[in-house]
Amino acid sequence: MKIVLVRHGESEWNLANKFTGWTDVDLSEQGFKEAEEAGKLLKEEGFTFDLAYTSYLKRATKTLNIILDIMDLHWIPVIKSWKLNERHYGALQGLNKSETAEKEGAEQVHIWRRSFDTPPPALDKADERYPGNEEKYAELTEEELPTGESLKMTIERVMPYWENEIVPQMEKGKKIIVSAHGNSLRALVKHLDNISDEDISSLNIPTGRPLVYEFDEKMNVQNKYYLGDQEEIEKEMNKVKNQAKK
Ligand SMILES: O=C(O)[C@@H](CO)OP(=O)(O)O
Repeated sequence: MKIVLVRHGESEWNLANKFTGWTDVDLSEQGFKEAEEAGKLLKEEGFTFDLAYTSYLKRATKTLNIILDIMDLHWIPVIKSWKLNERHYGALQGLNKSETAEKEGAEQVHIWRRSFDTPPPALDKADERYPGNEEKYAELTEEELPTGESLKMTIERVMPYWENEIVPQMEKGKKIIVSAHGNSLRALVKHLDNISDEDISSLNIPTGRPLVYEFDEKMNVQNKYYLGDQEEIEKEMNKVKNQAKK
């Protein structure tokens, strides 16, 4: 069994270096290209899919659409869930990462970005950015509507979705691609690679790079690899890591 995970291509706010979370920003020009490259690479490497999952955020859905377009797989069912959304970045959403590090200190920003269980400063429910104001989250209960999530809180919504929705489809033999986000994928990778709460802080996922996991029939990971130029991928991971630096 195999699955392909992909973080969306570069977004306009990745480019502007802003905390994004549930803000529904588009792909940048570079992001559209990265999605195309991902599609071409998957096609060249002989991958095919019969089921896809993505979030409610257009940077992930568009990345998926571009990949499926290039692979001529428009026909496959695409299941969207808010549970695959990016981690909600609370009151940090919209702030520039390096400016915030100058103001609040690099250490504080590192804690907000990469600690396991420290949530960002919460968004006030009266704030216009509160997801309860958006039509697309009308189905969520007040308890489910986030005002700011730590990685731990993100794991608490991503992992049940993985276990109850995605794994049973893989076990039925479906060939699946998941197009999601830096931190919702970190939640998943933490589980798949059995990474400790401490070590997960140094894991960064590059944009638009297909990440393949192979499993045995008991869902134990047998193999894991990124498609593409490994040196470039390493550089891109470091770039994500250093986003809060000047
Ligand atoms: O801003 C965000 O939502 C995420 C992903 O782009 O950023 P970070 O890598 O800082 O967690």
